[in-house]
Amino acid sequence: MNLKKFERYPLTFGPTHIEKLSRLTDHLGGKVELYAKREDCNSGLAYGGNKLRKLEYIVPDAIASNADTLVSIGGVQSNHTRMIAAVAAKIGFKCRLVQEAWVPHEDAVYDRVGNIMLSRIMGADVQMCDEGFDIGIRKSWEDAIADVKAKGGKPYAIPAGASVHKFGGLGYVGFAEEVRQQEAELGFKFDYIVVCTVTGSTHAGMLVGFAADGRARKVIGIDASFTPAQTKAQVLEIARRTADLVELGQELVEDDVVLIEDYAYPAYGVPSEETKDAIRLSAQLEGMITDPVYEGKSMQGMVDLVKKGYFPEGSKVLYAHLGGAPALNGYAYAFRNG
Ligand SMILES: Cc1ncc(COP(=O)(O)O)c(CNC2(C(=O)O)CC2)c1O
Repeated sequence: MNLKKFERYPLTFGPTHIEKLSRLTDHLGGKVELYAKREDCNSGLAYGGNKLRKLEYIVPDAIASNADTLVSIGGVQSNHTRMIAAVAAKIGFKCRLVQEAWVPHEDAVYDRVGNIMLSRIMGADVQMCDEGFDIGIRKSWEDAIADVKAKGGKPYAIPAGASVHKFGGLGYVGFAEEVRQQEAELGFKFDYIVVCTVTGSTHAGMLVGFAADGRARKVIGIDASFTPAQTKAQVLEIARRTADLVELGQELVEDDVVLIEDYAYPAYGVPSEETKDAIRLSAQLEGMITDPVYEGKSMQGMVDLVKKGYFPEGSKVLYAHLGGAPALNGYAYAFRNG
């Protein structure tokens, strides 16, 4: 597998910390050891998160393309578009963001706080759009690209989550290589990696990276899209393309994509009571903040899977914390009583 042939533009502090979640492990009976890899603390760029690891392999192409404007898309409280705004600021590009109405929300300030407030503060041209949730290519995004061009700009197009971008999976191949280096220092290997899956290139990159040592199916994706069939197909498509890019030398099949669909309810971006309980549990036992759209659901999934005995006794499980906390500001109503 060869990742080194691809140029990487540093946007993160370096290897992200792996910590033992001792109190959560004990709370759940102590038979499965839980750890977290803190991708949420990976950079000084606008509170960090998983997209920056992906963008490290996309920015060189953007710069080489002689573009001057990053154009991307997400929901109103998208972490991805917030990180696009931060990267544009850092590399001296303009930024055009399409923010679609992906989430039915309760908070009157939902479209003025958290991620979208940060994107506006960072100078992005934020365009609100009434279209609903879909992880695929959107006309609103294509129209924004054309509009930037029509106004004399040179757009560089980055799809939702930077996932179906040609280099979208490379960052998380690097994540797997980084984990292997850390495992050598820790003196053990993780039996499972738990990750939140929506647009799919985080999971896909990990799948390719861990396929190199036979652990593709140990990457346990917790769906948060609520469109699992579309998400699973997109993970496989990204994984196959990424495997070709890095010369993995293995044929990936649908069964290599382990995607658990039980925790995305009641809808994308809407936390269930169980999700809110998982957010409180992680916060109160570990001081680790997860969000109602993504990591709260993967935390809910990991906790429930431990309780159900999904992980054999003695397993070491690595929870990938991919970020997302700024969106909590749009969910104050959900936590009005703590
Ligand atoms: C904090 C957090 N955790 C997990 C994910 C899922 O990652 P993938 O999209 O690569 O599957 C996101 C994505 N967020 C999207 C966004 O617009 O923010 C791409 C959907 C995320 O932000």
